[in-house]
Amino acid sequence: MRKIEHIGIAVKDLDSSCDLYEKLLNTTCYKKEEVASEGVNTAFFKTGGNKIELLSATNEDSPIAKFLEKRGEGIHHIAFDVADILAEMERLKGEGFTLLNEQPKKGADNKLVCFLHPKGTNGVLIELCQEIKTT
Ligand SMILES: CC[C@@H](C(=O)O)C(=O)SCCNC(=O)CCNC(=O)[C@H](O)C(C)(C)COP(=O)(O)OP(=O)(O)OC[C@H]1O[C@@H](n2cnc3c(N)ncnc32)[C@H](O)[C@@H]1OP(=O)(O)O
Ligand SMILES: [Co+2]
Repeated sequence: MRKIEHIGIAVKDLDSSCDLYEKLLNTTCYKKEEVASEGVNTAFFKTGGNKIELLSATNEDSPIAKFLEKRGEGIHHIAFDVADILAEMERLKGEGFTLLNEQPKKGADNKLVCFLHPKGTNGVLIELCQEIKTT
């Protein structure tokens, strides 16, 4: 785990939340991307070397729709940057953590991702992110 890659925040309405975060951070959203496989629309901000990911649901089965229904808007996950996601998944499995996907999957912003179940990490959903290198 090298550093926090981003903090994911679940929101009901992406456009109005984007406006709000633009004012809050005094910067513009640098990317919006739909990740259909996760049922989410995302918007990204960079501030002081940190990255914020806003997430809204695109369908009622989306993890974000369920989270909003149960817990309301707020911090949904913390993502860590890793150099080798397969090695890190293997290490964490060996340590007894519950991986939510057995293979890395394509995330937003050019990343391969894997999630750890929040029940095994003090109630916080953890995401591992490895940048996809393009040569
Ligand atoms: C855009 C792609 C990617 C990126 O590139 O950055 C993303 O960030 S995608 C983000 C959205 N995708 C995911 O969250 C995938 C991983 N999540 C899951 O697989 C599921 O959401 C879950 C964590 C396994 C929960 O699913 P499920 O069991 O079906 O939902 P429940 O609503 O029944 O919740 C069970 C239990 O877990 C608690 N919970 C749910 N989500 C979270 C959370 N984000 N943080 C902490 N706790 C969470 C939920 O409250 C329930 O608890 P109890 O009520 O106490 O049982
Ligand atoms: Co994320």
